[in-house]
Amino acid sequence: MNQQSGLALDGIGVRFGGLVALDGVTLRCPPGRILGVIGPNGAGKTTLFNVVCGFVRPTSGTITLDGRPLRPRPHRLAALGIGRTLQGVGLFAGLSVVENVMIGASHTARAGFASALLGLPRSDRDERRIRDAAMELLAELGIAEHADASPGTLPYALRKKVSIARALAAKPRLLLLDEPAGGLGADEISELQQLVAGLPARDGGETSVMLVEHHMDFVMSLCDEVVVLDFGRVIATGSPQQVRDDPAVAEAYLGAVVESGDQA
Ligand SMILES: Nc1ncnc2c1ncn2[C@@H]1O[C@H](COP(=O)(O)OP(=O)(O)OP(=O)(O)O)[C@@H](O)[C@H]1O
Repeated sequence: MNQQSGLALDGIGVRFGGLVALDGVTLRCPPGRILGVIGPNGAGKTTLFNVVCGFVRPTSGTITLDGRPLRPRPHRLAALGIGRTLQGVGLFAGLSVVENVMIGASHTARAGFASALLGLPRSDRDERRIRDAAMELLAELGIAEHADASPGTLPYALRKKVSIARALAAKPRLLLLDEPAGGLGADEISELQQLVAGLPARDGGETSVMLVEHHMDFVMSLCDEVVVLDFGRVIATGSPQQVRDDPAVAEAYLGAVVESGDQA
């Protein structure tokens, strides 16, 4: 594996007015690996996710993907090789499940494909190719039987799978998952665990996965490496076991518990 492969953040800083949300964050997310980003409330996890998605422009630092400078823009992520799922699911209510997944691959079609999906004249060949690929993904995730359903009629856990299928439809080099386990029950989480564990092996084992997640067991069982943020800084990086044993991490979380206890 090339030293520069995958996602690299170097010295990323983000300020919101006088508030330093991220301060010199450096991390690596190599191909074929799952990187977890954890930290107490307000640590900067969502801000970091938003930086990589292009929703937030860093005030300092650099981002590279496979050694090339990355200037993420939310509407160009798929073309840049980045797939993402958001907190919640964010599916289009007016489209069927399979159409939602097809939207994920629309950058590979001729211009205007997305609007074609919405009822305008379209390229039949493009649509067939993208629909077949979307159906394959739905089958792989075990939800093909829901292809024609409206997302709103499906249970939350299934909608989460649809949003992952949509992110995968772009065949991303880098997959960003924002709190995928949020709102799921124990059985659903263990099913999702199996699904996410298989993601880095996709497309020849070249997919990098970055996971921002509150659910500690989910992170610890899945991730090859974990980065811990606290007050916008990286306070620990290492294997799940190393991070679990790090006194600075325990202190950050304990402080957070005491603080929230004080507020209650
Ligand atoms: N758009 C914004 N404007 C001003 N401050 C912001 C903005 N977004 C985040 N912040 C602040 O930046 C800090 C980091 O917030 P962020 O949401 O990234 O943390 P987090 O680790 O994702 O927290 P949580 O676990 O509660 O979701 C917090 O102090 C937050 O209040």
